[in-house]
Amino acid sequence: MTGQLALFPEDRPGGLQYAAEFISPVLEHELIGQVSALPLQPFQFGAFEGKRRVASFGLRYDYTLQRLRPAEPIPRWLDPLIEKVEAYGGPSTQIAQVLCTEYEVGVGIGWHRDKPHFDRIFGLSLGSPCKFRFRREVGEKWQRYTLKTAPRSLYMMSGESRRIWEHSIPAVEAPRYSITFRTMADRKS
Ligand SMILES: O=C(O)CCC(=O)C(=O)O
Ligand SMILES: [Fe+2]
Repeated sequence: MTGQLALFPEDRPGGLQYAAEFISPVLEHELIGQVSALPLQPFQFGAFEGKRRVASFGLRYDYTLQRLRPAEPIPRWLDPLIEKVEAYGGPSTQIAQVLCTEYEVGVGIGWHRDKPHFDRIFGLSLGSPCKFRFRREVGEKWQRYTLKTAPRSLYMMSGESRRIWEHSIPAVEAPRYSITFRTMADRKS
């Protein structure tokens, strides 16, 4: 890198992909209906509760036990969508976990990286746009990037965007739903 200007280019984090209009408006409407009909629960991490409401399928991370636990099986209405996400991810993409989330107006998600048990993360946005923010520490500064995720779009986090960068969503201005699809990391033992 040469000179100050090259320090923090507004470059997209490595391994981050985005597909606009991944699904049709008709399917979006149907999925919002399905997700909002789920018995969504406030997100639990240890003794704390997040304001977003979620339902996990396949597996869920237990913040008290600090490990993955089996969850309800993935509902059949998600099958065609999972197939489409797996096709987008390419050969050997196998979705093992699905998280359905509802953000009411004023609700977001704080800075975090997803649990290392998972590998790639795919996120379908429904209902309203959001600013999907990324940051990583470079020396004493934060390098930042914002992905504007439109409703019906899919993002994929892999590589650096997944392992090095943190992500967060500021309080949404209109109700937003998301369906997050995760593959498993390879077992080390
Ligand atoms: O709602 C989203 O698109 C992302 C949610 C998220 O980052 C998470 O549940 O780990
Ligand atoms: Fe996340």
